[in-house]
Amino acid sequence: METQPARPLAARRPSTPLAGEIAVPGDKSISHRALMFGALAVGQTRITGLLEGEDVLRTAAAMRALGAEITRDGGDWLVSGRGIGGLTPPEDVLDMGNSGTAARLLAGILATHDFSSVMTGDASLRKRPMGRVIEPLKASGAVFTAREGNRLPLTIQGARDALPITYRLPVASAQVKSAILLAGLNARGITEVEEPEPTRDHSENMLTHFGAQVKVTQAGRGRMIRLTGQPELRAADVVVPGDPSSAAFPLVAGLLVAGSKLVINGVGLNPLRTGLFDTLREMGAELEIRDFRIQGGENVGDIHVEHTALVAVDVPAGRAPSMIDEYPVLAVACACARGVSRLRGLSELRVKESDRLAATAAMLRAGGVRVEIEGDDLIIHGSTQPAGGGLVETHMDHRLAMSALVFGQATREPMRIDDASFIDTSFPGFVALMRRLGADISVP
Ligand SMILES: O=C(O)C1=C[C@@H](OP(=O)(O)O)[C@@H](O)[C@H](O)C1
Ligand SMILES: C=C(OP(=O)(O)O)C(=O)O
Repeated sequence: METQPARPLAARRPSTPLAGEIAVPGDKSISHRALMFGALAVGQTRITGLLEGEDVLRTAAAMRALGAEITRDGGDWLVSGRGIGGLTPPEDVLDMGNSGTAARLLAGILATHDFSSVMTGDASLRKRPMGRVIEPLKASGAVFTAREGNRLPLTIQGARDALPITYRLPVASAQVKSAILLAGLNARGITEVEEPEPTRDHSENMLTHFGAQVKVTQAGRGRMIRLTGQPELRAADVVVPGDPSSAAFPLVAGLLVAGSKLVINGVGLNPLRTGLFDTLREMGAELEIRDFRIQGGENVGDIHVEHTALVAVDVPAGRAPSMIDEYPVLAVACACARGVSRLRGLSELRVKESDRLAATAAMLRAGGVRVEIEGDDLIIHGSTQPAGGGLVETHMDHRLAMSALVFGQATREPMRIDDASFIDTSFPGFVALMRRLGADISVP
């Protein structure tokens, strides 16, 4: 992807309100996991609603390279698994593209497969820290050789008789938790992960769905997860809900453009993913969830949203794990809200596809908004209509690109972005879908 030419875009305030009823693509976290667990199960897993974004396609390619059979069947995906410990050595380097989730979860799987493999990624992923998974995974007996600073490329020699890991996460990270659980699948005995704050529990839910024994108990503010190793994972069909992290973009656009009224159908509402919706409600957002239902083991609902004059908010640090990927677009909402907002405890944003704390501040400043970073907090001085008129550097980061295009729907002057190509990592069809709602996005 990084060799392709950049795709600049411009976004400007539309002359009419946004309106319509849409669905967003499948959940990225659940899609990665469905492919990985399917590849480790015995039998054929059918996945309905898989996100066909670049990140997930990287996971599909990697699991294929490791011996799973993965095909597309109409709109569904079929995965014929190899059973736990049954993956086979890849013939080439595994390239995880732009995806932290794919790289870190796969490191867990490879740690307890007795062969050697090499993993790399694009220029963004090669900057991201892998020590957070390497350190705990070493305890399984796997040997890792990383580039300086624990960065990709990474060579992994998987353990022969892997040991179960016991680990307390130093940072709230569902990727690290999941990597350890995935390693634990092929280790004899009980793998234990303690998380100081609850993070998205799609791995725990899906492991149970595939027949593994997972026990989750409360541990202070967080959770203790215990997995019994070497179960037989049985193929199980997965229905992927719409991604709440993707729904966030049309949702915020609908709140910001005067007179707008939107419905986003079939959005996943796992309680560990809904921090943004709570926060927007605190800002006064007209946001309603209708037809709440359980679908494929996950909470799902239809989000109805109407334009609202938003007010500033103070978001506690403890809420960050439940909305970690939504901060750039929340920052856009805060820039267009009356008053000064404070978003607390955002250190993890520094190690995403870009340094999202710095890049989000720069995006808002490019639109004439006063912003400060104090420690790990982002302070945004909002106004009902920021000036706009700037160029946003997106740093190979899909969420910055989409956030800036949403921002441009509300600013006085258009906002431009340097490159829209990374949007396809998580939200293929984003620009077309936003235009269908009435958003003004064009090639400058
Ligand atoms: O487990 C997952 O699927 C994810 C966990 C989060 O990362 P961290 O675990 O690094 O917080 C999130 O930012 C990412 O988009 C997806
Ligand atoms: C942080 C993200 O993804 P990943 O870590 O999988 O690259 C994201 O999608 O915002």
